[in-house]
Amino acid sequence: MTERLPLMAGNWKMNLNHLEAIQHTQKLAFALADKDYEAVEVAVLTPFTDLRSVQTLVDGDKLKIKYGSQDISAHDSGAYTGEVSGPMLAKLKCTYAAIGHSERRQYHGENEEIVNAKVKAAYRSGITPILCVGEPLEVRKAGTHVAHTLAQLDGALDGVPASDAESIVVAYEPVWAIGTGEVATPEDAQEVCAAIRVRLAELYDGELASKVRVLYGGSVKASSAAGLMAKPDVDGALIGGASLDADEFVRIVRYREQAVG
Ligand SMILES: O=C[C@H](O)COP(=O)(O)O
Repeated sequence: MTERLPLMAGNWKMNLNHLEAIQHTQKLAFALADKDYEAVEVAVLTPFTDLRSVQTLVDGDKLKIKYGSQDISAHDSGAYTGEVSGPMLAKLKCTYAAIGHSERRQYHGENEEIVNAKVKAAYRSGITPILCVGEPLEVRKAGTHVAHTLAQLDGALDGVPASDAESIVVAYEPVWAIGTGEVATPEDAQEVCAAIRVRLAELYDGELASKVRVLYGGSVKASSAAGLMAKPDVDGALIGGASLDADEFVRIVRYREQAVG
């Protein structure tokens, strides 16, 4: 079986201005040690306005924290007012871009075509997508959450070659768990994360599927991280609110030290 390095990615959402971002990143850097980065990849997904500050800090102090954006334009340049392109993010040495977060789908009308175009745009610029998928509450209640999530995955990967898809990160984020305090059970997370891996094997092949990291996101805290990470197909977490508390985020990175609750 392929060893997958767990990824703990903090999605700051629309929080922390560039000065606060510097303080927060310095706090993380101070708290995290080499052994943490050997066990877990640590990333922060910041507002666009923070990226240059975070890059300067990471470059200057040779930090091992990875960083990226929360969105990316489907276009590489041109008359697209307000958008930020893959080449611009690549110039800032972003490793990741979150794509298709449910808040983008809900508030900005992002559909499968747009998400698919953004995934392709990220790869054109050498940026790894953190592709967010997951069902709203009514779909969960109807019991069609797996099919719903896999349809999102299919749409996002349409026409994406294996040579790109092998590096993708998929984040399963049930909408009903985001920002609600209602974390999915480890069993619920495992069910969908495993189904995502099976679908990746169908779309590509088993070797590719065994390499891809599938994260869980939705109200993750230090108290729930170890239980989620104990599941075989959960390879990390996409952490919103708890990533704004540096101490809590570090405890999540060190989930192995927490009780499985
Ligand atoms: O991207 C992160 C998710 O939306 C989860 O956010 P949350 O941890 O605040 O529930």
